[in-house]
Amino acid sequence: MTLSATATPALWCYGLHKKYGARQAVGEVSFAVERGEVVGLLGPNGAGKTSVIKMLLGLVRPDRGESMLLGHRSSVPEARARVGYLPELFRYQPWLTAREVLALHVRLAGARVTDVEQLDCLALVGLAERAGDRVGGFSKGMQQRLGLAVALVARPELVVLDEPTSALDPVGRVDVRDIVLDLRTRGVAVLLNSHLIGEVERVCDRVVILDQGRVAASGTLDELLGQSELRLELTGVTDAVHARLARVGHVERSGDRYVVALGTRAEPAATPDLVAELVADLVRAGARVHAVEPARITLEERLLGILRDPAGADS
Ligand SMILES: Nc1ncnc2c1ncn2[C@@H]1O[C@H](COP(=O)(O)OP(=O)(O)OP(=O)(O)O)[C@@H](O)[C@H]1O
Repeated sequence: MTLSATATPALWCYGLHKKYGARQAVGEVSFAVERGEVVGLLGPNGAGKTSVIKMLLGLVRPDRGESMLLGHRSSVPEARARVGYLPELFRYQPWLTAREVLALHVRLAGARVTDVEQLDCLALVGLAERAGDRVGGFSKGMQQRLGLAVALVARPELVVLDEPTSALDPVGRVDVRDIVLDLRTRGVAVLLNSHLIGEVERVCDRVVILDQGRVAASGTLDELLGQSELRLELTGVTDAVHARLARVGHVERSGDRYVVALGTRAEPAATPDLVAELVADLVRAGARVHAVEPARITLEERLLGILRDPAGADS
């Protein structure tokens, strides 16, 4: 089945299920990646991320559910030719040079990519100097860089990266971040599975969190991290001061330091007014305000909160 290319998401799946023997690896997973969007797939080990990716790409047959790539069913070769994929476990032909590996993948994708463009792609992943060397002599990180070049070389409309920085040094991770941001600028959709949550937080528009084969939460970073808090340092805290803090949200105290949760849907724009009014009221109620710092939880804190208390996932 083929739908109009631009009307369809880059990637779409509905109700994916997969069992391996008696083990339910994936149950009821549905989500989409829109054109030009960067979506992070997060979750603990064994959550089903790689299984979902393989079903999306037509590499593993789901027991139930449907998925579409660029307006085609995932099993259709034309769809996969427009998708770049860096697998979690990568191994390239050790007897070929980096250039030959790229040329092979360009042929497999049926794309027209000049030699110069292929070399540019190797330069983009930091392998310009090693283009003529055999892959058998590459370090693991260099092989992962080559895998990234393979995923990018045939000008894909969708790029699926399964743990793209697992073997990379810190400079390599920054390179991948820049490459993903550049893909977004060029309107290429990206699905990024990574355990490096800071990396996901920096580059992703939206996040899908899997836990035990199900979508535990999903949403934009603003939706997921809307839970802001105020960190205050106070002395002279009377019952009236405490009551005023508690009117804002749940209060936690450690010595003179107070943390007040602002709620899961706190509007960031409303925070300055809220802070000014609160500080005025606290001072009127007799407190001395030594410090006030509005803060937002990190994606890592939110992820851990969702995984420890699935009932708290409200997105
Ligand atoms: N080929 C397979 N045969 C049997 N079980 C499998 C197979 N592939 C995955 N599984 C099981 O499916 C579940 C999900 O595995 P999957 O690799 O999808 O998780 P993941 O979220 O990608 O994990 P990680 O973060 O550790 O890479 C696990 O319990 C795993 O043991």
